Amino acid sequence: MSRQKILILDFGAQYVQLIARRVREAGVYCELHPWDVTDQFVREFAPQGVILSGGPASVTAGHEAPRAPQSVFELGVPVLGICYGMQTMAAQLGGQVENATVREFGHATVQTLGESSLFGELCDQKGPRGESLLSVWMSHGDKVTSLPSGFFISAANTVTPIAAMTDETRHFYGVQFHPEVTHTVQGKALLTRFVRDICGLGGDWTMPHFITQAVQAIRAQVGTDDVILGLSGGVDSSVAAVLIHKAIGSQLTCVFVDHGLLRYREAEEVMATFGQHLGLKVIHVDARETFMGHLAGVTDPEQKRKIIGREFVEVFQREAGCLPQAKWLAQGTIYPDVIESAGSKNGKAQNIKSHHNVGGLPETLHLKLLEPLRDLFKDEVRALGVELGLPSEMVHRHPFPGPGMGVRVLGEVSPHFVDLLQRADAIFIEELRSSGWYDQVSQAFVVFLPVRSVGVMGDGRTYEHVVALRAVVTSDFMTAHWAELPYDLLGKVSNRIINEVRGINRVVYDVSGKPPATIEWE
Ligand SMILES: Nc1ncnc2c1ncn2[C@@H]1O[C@H](COP(=O)(O)OP(=O)(O)OP(=O)(O)O)[C@@H](O)[C@H]1O
Ligand SMILES: O=c1[nH]c(=O)c2[nH+]cn([C@@H]3O[C@H](COP(=O)(O)O)[C@@H](O)[C@H]3O)c2[nH]1
Ligand SMILES: NC(=O)CC[C@H](N)C(=O)O
Ligand SMILES: [Mg+2]
Repeated sequence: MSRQKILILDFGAQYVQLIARRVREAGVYCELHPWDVTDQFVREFAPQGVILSGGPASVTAGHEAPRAPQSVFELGVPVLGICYGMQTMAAQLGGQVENATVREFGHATVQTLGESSLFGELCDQKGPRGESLLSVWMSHGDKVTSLPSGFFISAANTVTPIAAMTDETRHFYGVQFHPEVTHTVQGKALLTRFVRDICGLGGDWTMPHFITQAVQAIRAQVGTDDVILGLSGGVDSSVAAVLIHKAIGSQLTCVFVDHGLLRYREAEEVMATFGQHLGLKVIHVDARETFMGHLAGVTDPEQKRKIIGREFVEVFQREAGCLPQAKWLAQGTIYPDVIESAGSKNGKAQNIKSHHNVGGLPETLHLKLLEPLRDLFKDEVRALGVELGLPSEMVHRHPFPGPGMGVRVLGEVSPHFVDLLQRADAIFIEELRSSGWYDQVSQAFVVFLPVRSVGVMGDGRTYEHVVALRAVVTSDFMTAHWAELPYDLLGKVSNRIINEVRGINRVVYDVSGKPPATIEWE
């Protein structure tokens, strides 16, 4: 597929994904790659424009400092350097960068100078003498002190006399501030000007356009082979299923595993939505007894995760064996998964939890991987789902982990505990939806605690189980805040659970952030 695209080189900026988000929001496709890609890679990638991100290093460190591949400046396409990206551009093209005595962190105002096409009419306030000012966000200790030849100063303030630089002939631009963060009021407009007006890209990155291209690509890749896909009813695998179905119809077989650890009525809903309404071929595997059997007596969280992961593989292997024409395994891998696994090569992080993943299928299966969503961010996957006609509730669901209630019933998992948990969870979710809070939190669920506490109901003593409500707000699930749900909502949920689910007489709310806690309790 040859698309018009922007190359973003990552120098280790904290919010580098935001640059990509802003470019995509402007309707332009882009990819993030590490700064140390080769010149050959850059030429073959053949972008219509390049963005150099910020980063923690200092250009003043000489040979130690990361540099952009020199080919970036030889492609004849526009280049925008942001913060470190501007500093390395200046240094690589013959300018000078120094360690500043005064550093600048946070809000700042710069005055635009000259007539840079990067800024055009952009301005959010006028100064006392009619100067055009921009409110921006800064985070730097170094600064450009002398321009490379061909550049003029296009923005300044007293702390940073070269806050932006422009070479209109070569279409090279540098900004010391961060246009990708929302604190820079005109930041989004600036990035849009760069990719659309300066790089001349037409905004062809839209979901209908993506669908047309993806459908063609899937057909070309798969040919007449059959494809199997693990369908969970979650956002990613559902959208992948519907997209692939659009491309190859009945060559796709979905396998939905009911391990007995799903949400309340989940199995019926998934089968009804995909089998009946959307007309996909879905094999419903009832593996409840096998999963429960293997989990009996097991209390250790890691052991439970490993057993569930292993049983998933067993089921897929068995089902794939029944479909001899299947040559492909489709997965709902999305862009953040790709970025995270690429980023993890430096240093070995401690394993906190073994995240279940069907990606661990044995090689003996001999299936090739089909991952049509691997270029998309989660919100793009959602937009794609809507465009493909998936029901909006399905597309905007909270994520649900593969091991499901298996890691939400703490300790030993029994069908009885799962049943109590499913009903309590359904009440919490129903109340979040009817109060309008469901879409304001990133994920919410109930956790079943294997302890009992004393209560009094109808003048009688009770000695029953406790559940915890968990609701978090997060953008990437790597860190999270507990959601500040209103007390009356919490009160209502607690009352309903205690009144409607016999066996639970106490409800608590989890007020721990991640870190130090994790989102799931196991
Ligand atoms: N019950 C299940 N039956 C079949 N496949 C499953 C099941 N649960 C998980 N999977 C597979 O594991 C993959 C990873 O699960 P994960 O929860 O990360 O993604 P998802 O369920 O598609 O989306 P979401 O993140 O919205 O929950 C799924 O894409 C799916 O292929
Ligand atoms: O598909 C999955 N398989 C898993 O094994 C798994 N474990 C945790 N999660 C989800 O990941 C996010 C972060 O969870 P934690 O803070 O608990 O690690 C949260 O969204 C969790 O629900 C999983 N998803
Ligand atoms: N945010 C950045 O890109 C910082 C660049 C460089 N490390 C500086 O402090 O100036
Ligand atoms: Mg899921």
